[in-house]
Amino acid sequence: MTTPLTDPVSLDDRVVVAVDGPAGSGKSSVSKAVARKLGYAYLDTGAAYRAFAWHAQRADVELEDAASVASALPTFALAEATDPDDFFVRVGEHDVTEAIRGPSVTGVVSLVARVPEVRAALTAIFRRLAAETAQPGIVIEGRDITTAVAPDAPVRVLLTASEEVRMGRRSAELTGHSPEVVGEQLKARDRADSRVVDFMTAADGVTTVDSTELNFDETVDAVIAVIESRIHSRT
Ligand SMILES: Nc1ncnc2c1ncn2[C@@H]1O[C@H](COP(=O)(O)OP(=O)(O)OP(=O)(O)O)[C@@H](O)[C@H]1O
Ligand SMILES: Nc1ccn([C@@H]2O[C@H](COP(=O)(O)O)[C@@H](O)[C@H]2O)c(=O)n1
Repeated sequence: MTTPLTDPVSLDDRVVVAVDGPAGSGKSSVSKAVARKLGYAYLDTGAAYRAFAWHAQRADVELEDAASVASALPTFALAEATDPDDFFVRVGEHDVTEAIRGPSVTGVVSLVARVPEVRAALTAIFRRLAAETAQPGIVIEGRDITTAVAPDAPVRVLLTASEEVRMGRRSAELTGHSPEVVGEQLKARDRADSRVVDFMTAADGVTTVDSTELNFDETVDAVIAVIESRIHSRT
């Protein structure tokens, strides 16, 4: 299913769990595991920004020029799965699920993500994708979910970990790459992204889960505990 660039739709009729955090904090892996455990849908918004960066590169736009980047929006035909057990990202007929994780896209995604027209168009897509899911809830993760995409979500989490731990986890994942280079890339991306969105400090009403001292399963459990306490506090 290709999602057109249309106006936002309401998210009111399902449990929305909004998760933000810096690079390597575990947003994707933890959010996906939480969604699986709860039978919720899962939306990786970073994957959509990466897919748009992939598309913009192929469209041959000038990545430093906001108007040029925005000119690639009308031809951006995104299809992104919200099933945590069957995840894919497509742009038109191209399956870009793997390609968007490579260094070429990672190196330029912050350039396209800073363009306001891009953020507005992708936010509309995220709200529509969320509204189209059939599950009783959805975990949406990214950088501005708690503040811009779903600021009224009943559960809002800032998932964080010390920079040193995040760099270590990312390096362990990317075997064959220099830990120094991986660490510098992670820090540079956070620096660029945090000029556009504040995902380092929790906004009012957002619960911080710091996984610096937690293993993966403990982090998943900590997020589920936040969800349970927020949902119960509403009933
Ligand atoms: N609490 C944890 N303990 C150990 N490893 C973890 C923990 N949380 C996440 N990880 C691991 O850290 C790595 C980075 O996690 P993940 O890719 O989910 O981060 P992310 O926040 O989505 O990053 P990015 O924003 O760069 O896409 C993965 O290998 C993941 O399995
Ligand atoms: N809500 C979001 C999500 C992501 N971005 C930008 O996309 C990049 C890739 O995100 P990952 O989560 O896959 O690392 C990220 O570096 C941001 O530039 C965003 O702006 N808002």
